Amino acid sequence: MATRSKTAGLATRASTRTKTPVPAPSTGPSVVRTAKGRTASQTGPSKAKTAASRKPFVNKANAPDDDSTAPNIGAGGGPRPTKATSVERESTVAYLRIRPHLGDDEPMAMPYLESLSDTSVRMSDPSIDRQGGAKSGCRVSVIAPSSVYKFSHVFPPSTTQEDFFATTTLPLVRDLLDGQNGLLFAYGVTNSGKTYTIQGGSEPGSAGILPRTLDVLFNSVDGLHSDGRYRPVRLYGVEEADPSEFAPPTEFDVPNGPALAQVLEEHLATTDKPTDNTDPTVIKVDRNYEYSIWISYVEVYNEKVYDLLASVDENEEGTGYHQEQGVHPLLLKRKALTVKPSPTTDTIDSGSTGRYISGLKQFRVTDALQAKALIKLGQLHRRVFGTLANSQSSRSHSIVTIRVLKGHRAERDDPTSLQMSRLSVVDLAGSERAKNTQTSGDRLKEAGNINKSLMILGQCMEAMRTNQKRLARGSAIPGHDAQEPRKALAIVPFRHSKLTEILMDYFVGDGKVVMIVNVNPYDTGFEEISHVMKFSALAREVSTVVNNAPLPRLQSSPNKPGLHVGLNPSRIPRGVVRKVTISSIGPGKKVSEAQLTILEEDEESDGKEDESDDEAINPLVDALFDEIENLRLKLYEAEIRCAVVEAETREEVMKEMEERMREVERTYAQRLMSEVERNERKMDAKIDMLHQAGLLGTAKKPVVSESETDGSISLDEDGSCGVAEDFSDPPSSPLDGKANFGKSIGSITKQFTLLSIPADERSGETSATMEDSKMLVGESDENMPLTVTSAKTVDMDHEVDDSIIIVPNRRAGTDTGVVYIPGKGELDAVKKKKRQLGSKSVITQEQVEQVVGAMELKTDKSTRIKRMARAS
Ligand SMILES: Nc1ncnc2c1ncn2[C@@H]1O[C@H](COP(=O)(O)OP(=O)(O)OP(=O)(O)O)[C@@H](O)[C@H]1O
Repeated sequence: MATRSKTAGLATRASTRTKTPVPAPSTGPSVVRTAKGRTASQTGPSKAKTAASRKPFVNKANAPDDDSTAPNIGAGGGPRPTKATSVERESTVAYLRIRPHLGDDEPMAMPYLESLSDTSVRMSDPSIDRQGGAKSGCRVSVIAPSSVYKFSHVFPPSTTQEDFFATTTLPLVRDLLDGQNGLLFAYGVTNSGKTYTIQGGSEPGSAGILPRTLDVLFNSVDGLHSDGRYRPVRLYGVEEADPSEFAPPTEFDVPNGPALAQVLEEHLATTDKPTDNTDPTVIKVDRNYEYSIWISYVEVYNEKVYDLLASVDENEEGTGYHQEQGVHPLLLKRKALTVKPSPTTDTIDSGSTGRYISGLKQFRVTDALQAKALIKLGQLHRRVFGTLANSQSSRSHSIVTIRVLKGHRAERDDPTSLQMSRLSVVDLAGSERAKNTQTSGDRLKEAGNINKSLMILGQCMEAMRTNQKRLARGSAIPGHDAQEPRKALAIVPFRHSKLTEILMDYFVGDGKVVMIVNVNPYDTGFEEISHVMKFSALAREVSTVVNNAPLPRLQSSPNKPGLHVGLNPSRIPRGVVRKVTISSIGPGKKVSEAQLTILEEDEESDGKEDESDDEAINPLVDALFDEIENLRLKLYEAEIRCAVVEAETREEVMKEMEERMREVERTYAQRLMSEVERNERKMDAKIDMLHQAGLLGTAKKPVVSESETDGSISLDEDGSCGVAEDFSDPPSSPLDGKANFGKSIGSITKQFTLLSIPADERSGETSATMEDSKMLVGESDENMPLTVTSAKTVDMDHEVDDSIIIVPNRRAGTDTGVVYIPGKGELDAVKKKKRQLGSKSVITQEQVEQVVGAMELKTDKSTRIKRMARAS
């Protein structure tokens, strides 16, 4: 283990209600502890003298360091059991495991998790399309539309249980045998594969990390078992054991009620295939040491801690809870255990602030089969008691703790030389939020409590990360008072949930923390997984102190009250009564059922404190803590209520917005349609007009007659005029004519005959119109470009006007709103003829092309708009 500067140790204020008068490191100077008492020779007149007199064995891993006076503070929430050994800080390791698709029974959506590398994944909101817009009918996540998350390693769906164990857990097992604490927890939403990862499946080779851990442990210490004279107690304590008292129960000792026992036995018989699923890995250990391995198994359910290995107290009669329709279900009782502060007298380094479960049973196991049977028993209890009413999903957090007591062979009689380390494997309940579980009543309360503990776990991580950053910033400034940042440390709310209280020591004391994030990318909500990912990102930023576990101190009194689980039958039971039915399909498809009445009693509140809590309690401080706790709870409830109201309001607003958007869309579509129709009408009118003007349609030989009085040229009856040349194949419709217009444009120009304008009107504001075509032709000379405009407005997009004015260019510059069309030097024959006539103007070919081109453009545009409008 690499040695680092002691000043690297970071502190975090824990909200632990310490009953010691010693101020927490956050509020006072850092606690400097040395490993006094480790050896008799080094021991001075200190509190540790008593321990020193027992002359603890000093092994290499725990040997004191000369430079042991430097501050050394726990990572998460307060002073940790300081040792003078090397200190190493390690960030929480987070592994991502992606669950495979399970086949036809499961919906197959596009997975929104994409592996980028061995250590990173991208999550993309499935409601967003490739262009970044929201898919129709989908609501874009407000959390994180697309994010990249980094992990220590990403395990794809094809990862085998063996490989997964070797990477994630084997190092922790090695550390455990080496005297280091470790915590491994699986986090994820329901159905993401947490239980599969921890426990495993029933197929060969599918054993999870817990049975494999047991296999490897027992493979490694084979032949090195101690005689079990000492047993671990509380968090760090060691006591002399009475082997008869703590003999592990067998599978079939458990509830002896006729129906239940049968069901449980059948269940065990169907699922027990240990030989198919063993891990052969062996870790090399120092064979000078002897080991004893102890197992405990608890469940945190509805914010209460239950021992899953405690013998179940059952009663068939006289309770009054279960007389129903002639059925006599068993009454099973279990009692919640209390979580208490670890006494400072338990360790030689008396700095512990962790908490232990008072009354928890721990069993010594000597081989893997026995250990697995114990775990199985615990799982059955868990099913029967905690989660049977909702057997589809784990609604409780389960914690298996493996403790290893390690002592040198040469020091068998010296319990103070024993080194204790532990590894906790936690299968957390599904992390989905109460809103999504669509539950009510008890289920809602369950969901609320699950969320509460997970939320508080997240809050603890957040606070630890903030504190660590603050301290790191403070210590990075040269000449800065090292204590200064400690005053601003946030309280880490470990005590706000049972789960965090129990796990607290891994964060504030010594421990390596490994987090496994399980995801099922197929059918779980994107936002839920986003939360899980964010949690893991947060966890990765929290570092813990990795060190050898503290040396335990032998307790003089071996059997302490509170260590025995015993229900007092005379007590009037308090707590929850639930009715559950357990059924199991045994071999030969036989269905067995047992009806049970579950009585869950509250933890003991008899006012008696654990003996080890020998510090005086200040009632005012206690009351204040309770008040804070209450207020926090209320705040939490209010926050939850707010979150729910906010979510509902958001949803309503979203719906309203969507409705409005649809309304606006409808209005625009209508407008678009009417615009298109209007344009069509306009086009038609223009085409008609051109048609009538003779630019399109049937050509007719013009009759041009020169007026005797003013020299003007008159039109035919039908309004067509000009020098018409024969069109061999005249278009049959205006549009046809339009289509052919390009081809016959030369002829059209000729066909366009001129209207003479009286001399008096020519120079002024010409307003003469043709009766039919309303075409007015102004005067122009050969080189003078003409301007074509509508009589009312120049813009073709606007109001349709029936008249077109063609004026000489010289007016174009002065008349506002007149479109200038450059003329061409050439005049066609008609134009020349007009000039010969002296009072005629012509429209050049280009001008006609301009007009027609603009009209075609317009038609195209309106067709496109029309199409778009129809599509929308
Ligand atoms: N890696 C995997 N390979 C094959 N099957 C898997 C894998 N992970 C999970 N499964 C299967 O997916 C299903 C759900 O897994 P599991 O029960 O472990 O989910 P969970 O997260 O523990 O759910 P809950 O929180 O409700 O207990 C199970 O049928 C399990 O066998």
